[in-house]
This record gives sequence, C-alpha cells and structure tokens, in this order.
Amino acid sequence: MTLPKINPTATKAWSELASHFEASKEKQVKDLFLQDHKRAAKFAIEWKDFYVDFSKNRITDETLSLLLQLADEVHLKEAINNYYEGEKINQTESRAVLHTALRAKKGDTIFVDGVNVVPEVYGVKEHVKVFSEAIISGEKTGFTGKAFTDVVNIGIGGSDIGPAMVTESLKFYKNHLKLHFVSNVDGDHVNEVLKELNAETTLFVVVSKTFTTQETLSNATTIKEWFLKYASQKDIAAHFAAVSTNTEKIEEFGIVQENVFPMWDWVGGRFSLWSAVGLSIALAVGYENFDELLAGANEMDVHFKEADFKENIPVILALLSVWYNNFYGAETEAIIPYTQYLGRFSAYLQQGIMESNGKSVDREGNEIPYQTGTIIWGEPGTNSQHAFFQLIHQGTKVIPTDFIGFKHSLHGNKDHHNKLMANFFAQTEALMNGKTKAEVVAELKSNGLEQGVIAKLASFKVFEGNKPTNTILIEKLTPKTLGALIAMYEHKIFVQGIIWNIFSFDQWGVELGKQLAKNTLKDIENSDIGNHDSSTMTLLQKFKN
Ligand SMILES: O=P(O)(O)OC[C@H]1O[C@H](O)[C@H](O)[C@@H](O)[C@@H]1O
Repeated sequence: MTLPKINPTATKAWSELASHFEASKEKQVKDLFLQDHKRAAKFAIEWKDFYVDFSKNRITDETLSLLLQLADEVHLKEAINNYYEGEKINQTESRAVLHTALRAKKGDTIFVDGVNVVPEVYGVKEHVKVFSEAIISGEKTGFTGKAFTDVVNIGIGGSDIGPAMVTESLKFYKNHLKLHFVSNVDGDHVNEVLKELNAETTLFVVVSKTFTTQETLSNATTIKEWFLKYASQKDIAAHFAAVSTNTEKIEEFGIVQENVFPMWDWVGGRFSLWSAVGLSIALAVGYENFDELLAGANEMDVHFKEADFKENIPVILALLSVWYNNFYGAETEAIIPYTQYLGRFSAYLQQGIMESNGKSVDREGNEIPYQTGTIIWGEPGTNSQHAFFQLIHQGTKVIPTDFIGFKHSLHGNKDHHNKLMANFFAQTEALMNGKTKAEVVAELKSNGLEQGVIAKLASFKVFEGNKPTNTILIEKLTPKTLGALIAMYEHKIFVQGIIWNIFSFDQWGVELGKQLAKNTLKDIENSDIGNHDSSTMTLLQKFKN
C-alpha cells in the first residue's frame, strides 16, 4: 500500500500529547512509582534474552496510550509491512530497503522487482562461509604459501564502522586472525596500519558499496602499491578481496572474480554489516558466529513485525524518543553500554541514527517545522561516569539515556561484574531519584558539618533527579544478542522516520562536502587557488605557503 504522507503535528494524537505534556511535565517519576506499585512491571518488556525497563521515564499510562495512538495515526503498521515486503520506500533513490532480507530465514521469500532475493542472499552467504573458513583454517594461503595472520578491512562509513564495531564487540569470540581497519583518507592512518603488517601473510578486503569512494580507493591504491613492493601483480589474486555492488570497477582494480562478493542497492551502507560487508566479521569470529549475529537480528525483525506495539521494543523506544525530542525539546540521547566490548557501539549508532534521520524536509519535500533526528553520543560505563555524567546529573539539559547491561560477564569474573552492575543500577536510580535539599542537609548534618558550612554547600549538592533512562538488561553478550541489539536500534530509526514523515534511507547531506572537496583538491594541487569565499581563499593560501 502507498503510505499517506502525514504531518505528525497535524494528527489528533499530537495535539493531545501537547496538552498532556503541559499538564504533566512537572510530574516526578519517583512519585509516579509511589502512586502505582505495578509501574515497574507495567513499563517493561521481557523478550527472549532481553529485559527492557522503561519505567524510569516521564510517562504515565496516558502518555503511552497517546504515543501509541500517534503510531496508529501515521500508519506505522502498514509502513512496517511495506519495509519488510521490499517496497521502494527509499523514494529519492527509488530503492527498496531490505537489510532485513540479509538475515531472513532460508525458506523466506522477499521480492524486489519480482525476483525473490533470498536465494541470492544465501548464495553470497555461502561464499562468505567457504572463503572465510579457508582463510581461517590456513587452506588458502598467501603468495609464499604461508597461512594468513592479518586481515585489513579497507572501507569507510558503513563499509568500515559496522564490521569494526562488531569485531570489537565480539572480541571475546575471536580467532587467531588479527583485524585492522583502514578508513580515513589521512595517510597517517594507513601508514600506521602498514607498519604492523607482513605482505606475505596479510589479506586485504576492500569494501565499498559504490566502489567510487575517494577514501577507500586512495587507501586501497596505497596498500596495493605497498604490497607490490614485496610481491608481483599475479599475487594480488591471493591477497585482495572486494565487496561491492560495482563489480566492473573491482575488475579494473585487479581483484579476481572468485574473491568478489556482491551486494545490492537495496542494502543501505549504514545497514550493510549483515551482507558480505561483514566478511571481516566472519574472518574474525568465524562464519558460525557471523550467522548467529544474523539469526539474532532476524529474531528482532520478527519481534518488530509481529509484536503488538504495546510490547514492541523498537516501537516503544522510538515513541519515548519522540516524546522527549518533540515535547521536552531534548536535543541529544546518550547510549551507555556497561561493557568495554561495546566501546564503538555509540559511534556506530551515530552513523545509523544521524545519517538516517538528520533530515529537514518531509516526504513531500516541504521544510519541516518540528524537530527530527536526535544527536547520539556515549561511551561505556563506568568510564563515562568519571567523565561526562556530571552534566547528565546536574546540568540543565534533558538527556534521555539508554543503559545497556549484561547479566553475565564473558570472562566470569564475578567480583568485577558485580561492581560494574552495581554502578549500572545505581546510576539509573540516582538519575531518577536525585537528592533533595532536605536530604543533602540531613546528610551533611550527620557528617558533623556546621550550620554555616551546610548552608553554603547544600545547593551545590542537590540532584534534581527525574532524568529519563531506559534500562536494557541482556543475559549475555553473544553474537546472537548483539545482532538483536543492533536490529533493535535499526527499527527504532525506522519508526522515528515514519513518525517524522521523513525519508530515513537516503543521505544527500553528505554529498556537498564531497563535491567541494573534489574541486578544492584541484585548487590545492594547481598553482591557481580557484574561486572560493575569502575565508576559504585565505586558508588555502596559508596551507599552500
Ligand atoms: O561503501 P561506500 O560506497 O564506499 O560508501 C561509504 C559511505 O560513504 C557515504 O558517504 C555514505 O554517507 C555512507 O552511508 C557510506 O557508508
């Protein structure tokens, strides 16, 4: 079905939410708990290995029911069906959006232009399996017959950060292969990586959906030149693989057909780690773990498609985010994983979320008078507690925060894990309850401080509280739960795009800078500086002199 393009602010739910916001914005979540003893259980979703507690949010039953009404009024259900069924919902590029097909079950049927794409997906998966297993086992060797020890993923954006984030997150499951990622066009990046490599035992995977990206092609060329100092042209066949939709360009680069992994234009760069873009993941943790990652994502896909919106994790998280973004005026959201393994998770989601929903025209091309995409940031706890948590606790801004924690640690060190999780739970409790002036005064008194000192200090020690958090408590960090967690955020992005009436799957905003950089490069390389504004002209002159 073709979706009607609905301005969310013109819906009945939106205007009711606006009045509801005015009437309820001063409510304290801690008081809501006192009024409703079932609140913790009511505002939580238990699903497989996930327990998502959203009870520490500034919501009541009424808020939730109005938000759910908003989802209905924008035809979210129909939108999800269109998304899963391969409709060309990326309308500005006339493409379907089917990262869900990459993790579909073997017997599923998903049509794009009348062709069931699932068999093709499985064909490429099989290739990834056979190739990665031969590299890991040492059956495929380098040009001198030695087994591979290192793998370099050369890509940028979705062709880098997805595999980089997952291999870091699944470090515990890693095999002997050492993974490296070269992304930045900054030559210092590639040179630092090359310093560590032996050409005889290194495999290079060039990943670029378009195979036209300046950074990736420059890095791949530099690396090929470096490789050819030690080996000959024919050895490229054993050492270079490529993942792309642009098979012609790969051939020009000299990579042999059997090392080419196709992808499709219905896979967006920032959603591509599930495709052969994940080859580095399969190499790092083995194909079975890669497949488990996909299986976890598929479970979340099924949940998102089938669960009632009231119990639907991505839907609820998206609605809460809209509530803060559009009614409380929250500009950012923090994502804090309590595991060092997820150190790159927020950076990964920055691309996913901000490249998708950083839009300011609606689906008809009209300027949008309301707020869209949130700014995403975060670092693992407990480190972040000792860095920026001050601002979340006592700053002036509302920063909805997702806390992601695991019941079991991977190395099984109970003492450390209990300390870690004590901090995890303590933070959300502190953020919600805060500390009143009366509590501060009583505490200072019991510490034996004098009245005068107490009067001076008290207001600085007050915690306002009422800071919204979601707690995502997962059994254990495994390939499967990681897959589900990533897919959870992917679907949250989708829901928000539908509500905001924007196209989430194009990224025209990255083009202008790329275009100008091409011209500027000419001006840097030529004697003539060209035509720029006077600020840029002065800067270019400074750089060239
Ligand atoms: O995979 P590629 O075609 O090289 O693209 C790499 C990246 O560059 C672009 O600028 C897009 O903004 C990203 O979404 C994409 O992931």
